[in-house]
Amino acid sequence: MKRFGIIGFGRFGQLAARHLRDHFDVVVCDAHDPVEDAGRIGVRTGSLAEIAGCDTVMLAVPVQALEQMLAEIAPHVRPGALVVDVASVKMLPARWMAEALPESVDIVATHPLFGPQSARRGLEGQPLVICPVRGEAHHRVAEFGRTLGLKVSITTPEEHDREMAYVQALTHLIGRTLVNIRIPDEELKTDSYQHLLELCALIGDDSEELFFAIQNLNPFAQEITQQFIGQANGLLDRSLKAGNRSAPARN
Ligand SMILES: O=C(O)C(=O)C[C@]1(C(=O)O)C=C[C@@H](O)C=C1
Repeated sequence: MKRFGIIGFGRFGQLAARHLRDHFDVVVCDAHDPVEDAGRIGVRTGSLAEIAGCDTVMLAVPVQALEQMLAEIAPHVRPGALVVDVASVKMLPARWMAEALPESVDIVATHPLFGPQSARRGLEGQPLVICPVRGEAHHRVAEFGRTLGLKVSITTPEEHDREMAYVQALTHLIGRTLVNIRIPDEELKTDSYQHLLELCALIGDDSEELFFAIQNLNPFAQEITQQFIGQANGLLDRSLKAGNRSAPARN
């Protein structure tokens, strides 16, 4: 069985291990001792050097830690190995991997557009974005993704980040704001309010670190989120003015 190393055993690393353990000999490591979680999921733990030497290496650390992690594993990655990342932004990780890893290593940047919440009932139909970076292994990754039931799309890191500025930066800004306000589940509610509650449930457990990565490390995010805030303020201003105009005359 081929060895599949997962570096970073947080929310996504654990989800990936659950779905990969039947297909590979999965070995994991994390900055926090992963022994208990690994035992529960049924995979082995190993040293960073051992995992970096696997046939396939998945980088599932926070994006903010990725560049440093690549510097640490680069000397241990074997020629012919495949390295994939699963970060929520793609331009920076694709560049960092191409710069840090030896030419003999295949590189595929991926973004599974799901997490433990959205995939709680399984992987069937969940979207997987694949950005080929070096070598031909992306064909293999796409094929394997399809066998897991994933809906695979192949694109460039730049196109991915452009689309994710709306799909994630905007969505997580709205969702996290609502989570922080703690909007209540009311007895009387509309379908649209129910959608907002579902958004809170979907992203409520995501870390602030993920939020910062989605906002700050996607070069297209700021323009879209500023546009949203500008529109929201503009709408409120106009509504206040319109409200004053239509108020009944005093006498
Ligand atoms: O399902 C979840 O737990 C998620 O939060 C998944 C989610 C998202 O919905 O934006 C979060 C981060 C990943 O980049 C992709 C998907």
